[in-house]
Amino acid sequence: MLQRPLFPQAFPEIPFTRLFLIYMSITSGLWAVWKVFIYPAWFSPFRHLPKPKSGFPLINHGLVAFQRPAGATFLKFMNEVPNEGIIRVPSFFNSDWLLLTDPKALADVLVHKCYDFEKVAGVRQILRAVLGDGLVVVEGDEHKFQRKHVSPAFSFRHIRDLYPIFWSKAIELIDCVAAELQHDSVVEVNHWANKVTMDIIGLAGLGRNFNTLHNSDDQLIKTYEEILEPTTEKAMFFAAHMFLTRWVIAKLPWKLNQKLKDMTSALKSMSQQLVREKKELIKVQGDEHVDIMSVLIKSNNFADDMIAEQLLTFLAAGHETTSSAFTWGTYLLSLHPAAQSRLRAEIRAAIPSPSAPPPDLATTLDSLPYLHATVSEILRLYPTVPVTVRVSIRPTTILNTPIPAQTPLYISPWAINRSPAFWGPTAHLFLPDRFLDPVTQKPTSGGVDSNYASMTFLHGPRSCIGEKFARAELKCLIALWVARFEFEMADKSEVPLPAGAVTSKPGNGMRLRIRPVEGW
Ligand code: HEM
Repeated sequence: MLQRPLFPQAFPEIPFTRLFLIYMSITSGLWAVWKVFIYPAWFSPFRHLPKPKSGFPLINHGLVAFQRPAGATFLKFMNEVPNEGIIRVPSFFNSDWLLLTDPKALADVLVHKCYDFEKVAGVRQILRAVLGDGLVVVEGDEHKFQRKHVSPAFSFRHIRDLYPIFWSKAIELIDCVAAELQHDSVVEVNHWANKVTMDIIGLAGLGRNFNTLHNSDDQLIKTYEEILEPTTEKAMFFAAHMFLTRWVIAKLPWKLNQKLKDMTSALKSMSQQLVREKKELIKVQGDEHVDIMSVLIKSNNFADDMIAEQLLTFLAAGHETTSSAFTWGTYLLSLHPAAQSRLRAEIRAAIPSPSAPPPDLATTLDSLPYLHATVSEILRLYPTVPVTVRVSIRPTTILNTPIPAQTPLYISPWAINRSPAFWGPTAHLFLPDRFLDPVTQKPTSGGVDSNYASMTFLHGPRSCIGEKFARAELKCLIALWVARFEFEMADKSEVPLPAGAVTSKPGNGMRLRIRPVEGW
């Protein structure tokens, strides 16, 4: 019936279906011409902003976020495109993305108007499917509530109590590596870094010794690792969340749907069990538990389910980030033997025996200027989250530029941390001394004019809540590693390349030739 001509006089030969298709093709064609050519050139509110030279036609700079090292192209744009805080980065089909380059622009997005921007919905969907509604995932008022009540557990008052845990796990690490050195002087460090940071987040975050350094058979860790184990199918599954809603994906006949559902619900019930057990222990043994979970339980601000979701969040956010930072730290120090020797001397002088650290370990380690400077310089040069993305959720402004809703933005800690505009001509060099006052040798924030020149942990209400935890953990790991070992790259011609989907880790691991230094 539909094949009958609709307007026999006007279009005697054209049936309705064809007419409809012609109409759809013309309107979508016109819409595409408007969207891809006319709007960006003559109507976009960003048309006056500076932009890099055009990329490939239609693709433009759309692939920039997938290039490795992530953030390197943004640094190139910052260096080459004169700008006043915002660079327009045309993406697929000439859609507008913005790159923030200036402290005031960053402050607008991260601090003053933080809740006008959110993480990309697709990324949140993936994270929610695995971690639940923890701090990394939630937005708006729910985020304000969680952040307010989780923050006290990460205050320095509590982190101080965790130093002995970090220290004891770092000792276990060097003992394990020393045992491996009996057979081979070359060690792949990232493998060990993953294990020790997993053990640390287990003990200091969740109050549970996963014992991964000694080949754990902890079911929670096994399930967690199984979910995150990279396979092509999983990469496709997670990528699908960028284009389709979770609801649609859940309806697809994809076996991984059920498998992941089983694994994530097993993970959740294990962490709920962990919370129940911990609650019982606190009842029986009293108040001396110092791990983050115990502090959250004792605060009485969260239901058990919510604490369980935060635990998975801490596990995901606090494990690979610190592991990669430590691995890059060993790389930078392997290229700078003089820095190793200076650090070793500082640590050995302050802590004569690793197995008998001073009672106030936090104060001792935090008073070591060169350790502070080295850790800060490692975190500056290798921010383990090199790029992050935000989307405006309502019309707003950045540096008085009107920003319509749904405008995507790049924030690149890698580019900002290495920008000569902030750090001068030595921005790309490993120079811990930049974090020390040249006269007093007291720790500084790097001799830069703005806090926003260091973006490793971002700033504002959505900054890394675990920054103090991570810095303290790194201090313990770096201190023990350097004081105990002398090391260099196993293959001196190798330049390890940052890889990884969200965090930046060495793509082929980090093989170091290591020699124990006696007398400590
Ligand atoms: C060197 C180590 C670390 C680095 C470089 C790092 C970096 C970051 C960055 C850049 C963000 C913001 C991501 C975004 O919004 O796009 C973030 C958020 C977060 N980090 Fe870290 N992180 C580290 C270690 C840790 C640790 C050890 C923990 C917990 C024990 C942790 C817990 C979190 C949480 C819960 C958030 C979400 C905060 C919120 O949205 O309110 N991180 N981290």
